Amino acid sequence: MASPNPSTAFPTLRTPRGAIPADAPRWNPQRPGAMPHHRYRPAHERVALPPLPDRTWPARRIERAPLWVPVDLRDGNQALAEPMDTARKRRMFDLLVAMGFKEIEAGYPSASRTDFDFIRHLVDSDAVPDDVTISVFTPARPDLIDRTMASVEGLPRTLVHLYTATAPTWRDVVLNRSRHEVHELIRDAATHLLRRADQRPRSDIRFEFSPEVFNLTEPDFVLEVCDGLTELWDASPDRPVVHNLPATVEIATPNVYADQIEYMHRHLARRDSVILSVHPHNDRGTGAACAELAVLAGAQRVEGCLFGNGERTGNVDLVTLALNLYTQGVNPMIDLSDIDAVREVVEHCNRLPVHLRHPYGGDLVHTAFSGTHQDAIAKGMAQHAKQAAELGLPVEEAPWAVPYLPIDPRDIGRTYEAVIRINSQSGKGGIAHLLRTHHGVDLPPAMRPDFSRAVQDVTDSTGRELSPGELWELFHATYLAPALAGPLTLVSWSAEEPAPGEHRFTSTVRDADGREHACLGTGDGPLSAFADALTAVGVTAEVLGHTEDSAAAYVQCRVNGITRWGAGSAPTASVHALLSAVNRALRPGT
Ligand SMILES: CC(=O)SCCNC(=O)CCNC(=O)[C@H](O)C(C)(C)COP(=O)(O)OP(=O)(O)OC[C@H]1O[C@@H](n2cnc3c(N)ncnc32)[C@H](O)[C@@H]1OP(=O)(O)O
Ligand SMILES: CC(C)C(=O)C(=O)O
Repeated sequence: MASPNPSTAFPTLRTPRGAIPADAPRWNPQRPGAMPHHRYRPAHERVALPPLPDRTWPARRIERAPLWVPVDLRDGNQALAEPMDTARKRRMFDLLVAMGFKEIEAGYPSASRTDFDFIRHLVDSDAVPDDVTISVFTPARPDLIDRTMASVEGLPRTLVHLYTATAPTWRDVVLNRSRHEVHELIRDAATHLLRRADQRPRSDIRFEFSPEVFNLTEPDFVLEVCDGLTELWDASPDRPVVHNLPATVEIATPNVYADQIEYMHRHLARRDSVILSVHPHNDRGTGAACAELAVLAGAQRVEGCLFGNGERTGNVDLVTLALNLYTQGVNPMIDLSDIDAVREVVEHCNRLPVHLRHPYGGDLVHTAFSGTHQDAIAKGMAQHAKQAAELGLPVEEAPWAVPYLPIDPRDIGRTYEAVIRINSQSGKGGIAHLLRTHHGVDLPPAMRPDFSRAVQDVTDSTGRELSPGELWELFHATYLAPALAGPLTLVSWSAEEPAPGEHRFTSTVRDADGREHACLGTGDGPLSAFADALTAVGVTAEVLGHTEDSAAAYVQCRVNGITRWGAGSAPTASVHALLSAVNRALRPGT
């Protein structure tokens, strides 16, 4: 078949058609595209990267949770088309407290009356628990600092978060100040803030500073500014300053950010008086990786938002980070045992949906549609239950090692309902799992391929998913209903065992023409006796297999040379299962 002409099929795409690079290996026929990639410069040309040949972060492990600081009420809020009103903010705040966060950036009080009023609301309604510190965000402008300080009047503990852009492009374009002038601006504002704090001797006021777009700022300038503030604010181990080094806009691979953080970790002055904090965004989709590598590199505190709301592609997602730690066996120090309840509040407050495939919290993230995954999960779950029993542990306490499920959905308040879903990509393992878990029907392994074919016929022809209810209907129609649907109908029957191991089956069978036949058979079991009885209506039936569970009986039978499965449910399970197999074999086209 001739290959389609891509430029006609997708006229707006500039399908790559430059010459294959001379040094490309034969297995890689990719061609250069026409998009103007030359307009962009790599990170190492945009910022002086710190020299760190002896970096230590790659060999480290994260063994405890950093201090998590949710910034949903500030950075998250400022990115919403419709910022949260007081009621929504309060709902978010209460959620954050209930989850166990101990430091919460509650707003940007100088930004708007709503923001200011919300901080006042927290103070006036005594909503801040004793062990929670409120952080408020302010630019380095005296008027705005004053407004910020007015908002927290009466709060016993506050972290005032001062920020200014320090990166060259921001200095030149936004602030229109030299490096020296920016430093002066920051020093002046920090001094102003210190004075205002000193006027509140009864409040515990600590300071945080963020050199905005840290990851694009010269490392020596960051050190100059941060060390200056550590000194100015007279930080001590008892009253540490927070230096928060944001990847305001991601610009490089996460290892570059890790190097930048480790460099600061090693070079910041009075390190024991500094809490090294990070604040990754997700422009390159690597916010979580940046945060994790930064913690390996020495960061002690991470700012982010629940489910990754925030400017542009979002702030780093604290849910993902916490559960990533959890699945390494590290206590995340915040509660995500009902992830859907958390998500519901976040979606309500942000008026933004969490994506179906969002790590841990999306609707589809514990679901397998594909056959081999389902097979592995079903086997893994069975093995998990077995192992728990062997260890004498409840299943929810036994070590978790189920293929394709990095976390036990139950640990975060999910059920197993959605783990396996059936469509045309599904296989016998998953189908059997659903019948077992939803309907107590434990299909014998030899029968599974047969039902899987029936399922595939439906899913292929409809292109649709089959719900557990529809799967049951199909099972019923395929294996249970034929016992009652002819061509043969069992009008009456009885089975007896006149001598041990000798069975007799006495029945009246109606054929497709409505004629009734007295059918009598003998055998070494009731089923073989029934099969024998069917010779009276011209049927040669041989039982090849027979199993039962509490829900049904399953019989495989060769009928006039055709092999079929049937199933029957109590109280006449086996007899109906055999009759079902016989009727299926006798039906034209089945
Ligand atoms: C990376 C971040 O997330 S930073 C936080 C961003 N968040 C927000 O902007 C949300 C809230 N902000 C606001 O509502 C408004 O910006 C306000 C109320 C704070 C200030 O509003 P306005 O006074 O109208 O000024 P505007 O927002 O246009 O501010 C820009 C001015 O502040 C200066 N500026 C910007 N950031 C800072 C800073 N961190 N420190 C000092 N000055 C700053 C700019 O250079 C500019 O100065 P210019 O007017 O001399 O050119
Ligand atoms: C911490 C502040 C300045 C911030 O929101 C950012 O840089 O993204």
